[in-house]
Amino acid sequence: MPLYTGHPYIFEMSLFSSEKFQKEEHLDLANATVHYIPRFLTTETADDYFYKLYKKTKWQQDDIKVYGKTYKQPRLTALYGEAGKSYSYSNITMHPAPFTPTLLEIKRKVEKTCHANFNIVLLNLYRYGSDSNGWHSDDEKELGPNPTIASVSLGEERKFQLRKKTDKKIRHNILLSHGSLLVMKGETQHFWQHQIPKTRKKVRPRINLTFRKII
Ligand SMILES: O=C(O)CCC(=O)C(=O)O
Ligand SMILES: [Fe+2]
Repeated sequence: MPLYTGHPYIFEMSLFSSEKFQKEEHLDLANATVHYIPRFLTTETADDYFYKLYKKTKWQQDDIKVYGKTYKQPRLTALYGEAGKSYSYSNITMHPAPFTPTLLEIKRKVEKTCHANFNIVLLNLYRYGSDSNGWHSDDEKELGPNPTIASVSLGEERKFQLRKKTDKKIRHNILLSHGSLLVMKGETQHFWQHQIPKTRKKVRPRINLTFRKII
């Protein structure tokens, strides 16, 4: 990964700052509780976390099995958290590395805002537009029946889509901006799926952190 290893402060500006104004919103969706906070982190703090996590994270690319066929996952991932909390999805079982000081700092900020506690964080690195995360719900048994999932976005803005399981035409899109926080809770995972679609646009990398609690 030769690009993005330097810090942008030599230009005294962020590579990822957005021109668009987004407001904090509580999405009005049936059977879902979703809240979006666009400027959860300042641009400077988000830049700093992006560069630290991009360089220091133990990124891995797993194989996933879909209908019996094996594919490379179209993004890199990493799991950090409390010892003994393993996490399984799409036939992958991940064992967490211990939280780093940077991840603990972000976790504390997220917990304060969400009034919830988390014991693992799954990181995703979308290296380019063809990296993606297909339709799914975060409904693994170990998260309990109504999990709170807190998702921090750093780097390139990517489209996050929600669709209703019973009527897949009912959809909602949000652009997840640099330094934003999206919180899904209550019965959201029972009734809705979400994804990060591929894009043909030439985009820079995006890091996503989803804080979860393994019960
Ligand atoms: O990258 C994102 O914003 C979503 C990640 C996600 O849905 C997941 O890891 O379960
Ligand atoms: Fe998810």
